[in-house]
Amino acid sequence: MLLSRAWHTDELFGFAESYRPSWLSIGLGTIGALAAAVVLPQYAILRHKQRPWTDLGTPFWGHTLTMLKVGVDMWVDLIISRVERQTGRPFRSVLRYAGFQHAVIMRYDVYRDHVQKLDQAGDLVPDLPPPFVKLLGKSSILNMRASFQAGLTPQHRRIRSKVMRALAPAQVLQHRAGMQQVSRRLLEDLASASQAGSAPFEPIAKSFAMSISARLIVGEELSGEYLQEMEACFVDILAGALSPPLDLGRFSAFGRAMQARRKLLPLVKKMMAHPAVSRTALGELLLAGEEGEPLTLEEIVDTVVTLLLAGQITTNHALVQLLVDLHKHPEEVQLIRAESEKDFGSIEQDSHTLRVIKESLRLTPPINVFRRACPGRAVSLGEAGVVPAGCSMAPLLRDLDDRSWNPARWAALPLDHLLVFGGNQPHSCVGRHLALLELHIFVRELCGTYTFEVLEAEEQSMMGLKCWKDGLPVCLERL
Ligand code: HEM
Repeated sequence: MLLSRAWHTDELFGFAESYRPSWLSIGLGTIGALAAAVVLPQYAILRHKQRPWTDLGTPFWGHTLTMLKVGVDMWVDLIISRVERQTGRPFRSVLRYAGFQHAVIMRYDVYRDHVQKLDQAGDLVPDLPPPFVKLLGKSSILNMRASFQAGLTPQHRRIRSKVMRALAPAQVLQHRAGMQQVSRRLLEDLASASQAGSAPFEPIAKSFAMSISARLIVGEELSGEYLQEMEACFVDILAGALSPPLDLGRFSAFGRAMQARRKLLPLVKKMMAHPAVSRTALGELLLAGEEGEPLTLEEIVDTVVTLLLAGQITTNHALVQLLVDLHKHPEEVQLIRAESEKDFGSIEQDSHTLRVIKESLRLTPPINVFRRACPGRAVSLGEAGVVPAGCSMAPLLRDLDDRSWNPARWAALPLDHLLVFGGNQPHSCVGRHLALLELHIFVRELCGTYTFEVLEAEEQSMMGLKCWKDGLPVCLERL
């Protein structure tokens, strides 16, 4: 027996010694091994028998290319109609592979009925795409585990309550006059640029969102001094957030974004040392209070980046969409114009303008989903299947049931009915009052002072993010 084994081993060694692989077979073997290492994890999820209805797409890419090509908004429409066609039932959830990650995309009511309690109890963790995680920083509240239970997630609670105080409705309303000034100036610029025939609206919306957030976070005085530098950093940070997380310094978009983020540190330090900081949101973060110690330098930088990024990505897209919706529904412009001189006491006070804003956000949220994972265990979605442990869950924030345009529905519905701010969960949006006020002031200023025309509204995709052909060309004329 031993002899025969020795003989076999010798034979094996002999074969190995005499075997001379060709370069072609080495190449093919390496490609095969790499392909298996990359593709197998994509399909390993199929071992979970009770997983939700699954569509993993093509090997390696999954649905990534379609998502990048048509943009996330249109991609979600395609997913829903495809799932409904293939299952013959109304859409509830689907397990997809895109952006080199698995995620269960689900209706908001599936999240509310089966997942929200776990989220509120702190059993889930945020699961943002890797470039965002790195750019926001580990002390960003968007990256932290959070819960409604006091004492369970103290760091999130401490930072969030300071940010909420800084962005409370009364604080935000104090910046109303400044917001009006910014919108007037930008609209005047747009009107004079469009005298040549048309001018793109997208850069105006970007500039508006950035300067309002910056004013609020670091104050008018400081934002005036540092706005250009902050804006320049943010162009790189935003580009990096949409790129593969490959840090090659200035040779990759993500590397440039990380460099820009590092540049913010001395900038924030300078602003913190300025006496004017005490009257700003940044000043609030530096205070000790009922919610505990002041924030550390790392927490402050991560919070400033989070506020700027969270406010910028969302509000500017919401503003552009609002303009497109007004273009589609010109009757609303008259109604907004009629109340543009009226005063309003609170951000949530009912008005036609606010109803139009809410309706636009309901139908087309600037972000489609938020993302969570439950690292410790699988999560049952009832009839919709079981999400494997650690797999990303992505509740859809748009209203899938009623796609008709009807701002009047908001006469009796509370703000909480608007899912776009994340609903009743521990990460729900702390900037919603600011966002609503920004949109309100801009749109009043626009409709109250100008007539406008959108020359072409064709949706496009830039790395999966929605944008508009030629930046959405518009023509503005003073009334
Ligand atoms: C129309 C505009 C906006 C929309 C649709 C929106 C939407 C959302 C959503 C859905 C979330 C939940 C994310 C999650 O659960 O992971 C969120 C969180 C957040 N938003 Fe907004 N947002 C808007 C504007 C803003 C603005 C203007 C700011 C700040 C200047 C802001 C700051 C934040 C922050 C800091 C969080 C994280 C809260 C936490 O983790 O506790 N948002 N937002």
